[in-house]
Amino acid sequence: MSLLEIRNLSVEFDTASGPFRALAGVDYTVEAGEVLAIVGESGSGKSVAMLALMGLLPDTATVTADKMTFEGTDLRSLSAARRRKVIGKDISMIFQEPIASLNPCFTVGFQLDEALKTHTKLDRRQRRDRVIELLTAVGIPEPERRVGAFPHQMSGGQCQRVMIAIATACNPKLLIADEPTTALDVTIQKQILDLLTGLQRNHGMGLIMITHDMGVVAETADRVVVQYQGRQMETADVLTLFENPSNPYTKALLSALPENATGDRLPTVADFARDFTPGTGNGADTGREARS
Ligand SMILES: Nc1ncnc2c1ncn2[C@@H]1O[C@H](COP(=O)(O)OP(=O)(O)OP(=O)(O)O)[C@@H](O)[C@H]1O
Repeated sequence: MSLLEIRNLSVEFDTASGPFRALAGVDYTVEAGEVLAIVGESGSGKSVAMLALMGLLPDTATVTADKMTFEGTDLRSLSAARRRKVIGKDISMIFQEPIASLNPCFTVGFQLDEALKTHTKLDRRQRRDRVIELLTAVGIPEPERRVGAFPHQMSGGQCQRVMIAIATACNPKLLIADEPTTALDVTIQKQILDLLTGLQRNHGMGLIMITHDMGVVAETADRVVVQYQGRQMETADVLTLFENPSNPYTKALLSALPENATGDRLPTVADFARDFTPGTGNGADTGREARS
C-alpha cells in the first residue's frame, strides 16, 4: 500500500469571469520514505494540487478525484475540516515565505509548543525539552536562548528552519515542501535543502518537493512529476527524466538549463512551445505514465 495515492485529481475555481480549471486530471503516488518532486512553471497547479489534498482550498474550488488515499484511508469521503484532523499530524506542509508563515506576535518557542500541544499528549516540561531538541535538530544555534526570539529577530533562513521544526515536530509520515528555498539567499538554499533531505532520510519520511528548479529536482528527488498548465506531462524516476526525457515539454525544460546551452543565446521553454502546446499537432499527452 502506498503512503499517498491520488488519481485523476481536478480542481476548478469559480471566478468572476467564469469557471477556471487549474488542475486537469493529475496523478501522484508517494511511497513511504520516498522523495517526489513536482516541477513546473508558475501557474502549473503545483500548489493547488497540494492544497486540495490538505483541504485548504477556498469554497470557490471544486475538487474531484477518482482516488485520494493516505495509508489506505479514503480522504474524499471526509469534509475538509475532518480531513485536516485526520491527516494533520501525519502530513505537514511548509511554504515559500517562512517569515509570513510564522505569527509575528509570538515567540518561536511558543509557536513550536502550540504544535506539540495540538498533536501530542506531552506535558509542559516534556514539551519544553522537545522544543529545544527540535530547534537543535534544525540547526538553530543557542536554542535555549533563541526559544524566546520573535520571528523578526531571526533571518529568513532561520525562520525556515523554525518552520521545518514546527512541521516535523510530530514526526509526520509525509512532508510537503512548497518551494521551500525560493525566498532565501542562494547561499542558504543549499543548507535548507540539505536539512530537509537529512531529516527525510533520518526519519524515513515521504517528502513532496514542489519546485520550479531542475537543480533542486536533481539534488533531492527519487521520482518526478512534470506539470504544465494544470496537466501532467510526464512522470519518471529522476535519472530517466534527466537522461531520457520522453515528453517535449520536459525536453524543453531541460534544454533551458544554462548548463545545457549550446548557442550564444540561452533557449527558453517558449522556444519549444509548438512541440508541446495542445492543438499544435504534438501532444501534451505523450508522457510516459500519464496515468500510472
Ligand atoms: N483561489 C483561486 N482562485 C482562482 N484561481 C486560482 C486560485 N488559486 C490558484 N489559482 C490559479 O490556479 C493556477 C495554478 O496555481 P498554483 O498556485 O497551483 O500554481 P503553481 O504551479 O504552484 O505556481 P507558483 O510556482 O507560482 O506557485 C494559477 O493559474 C492560479 O492563478
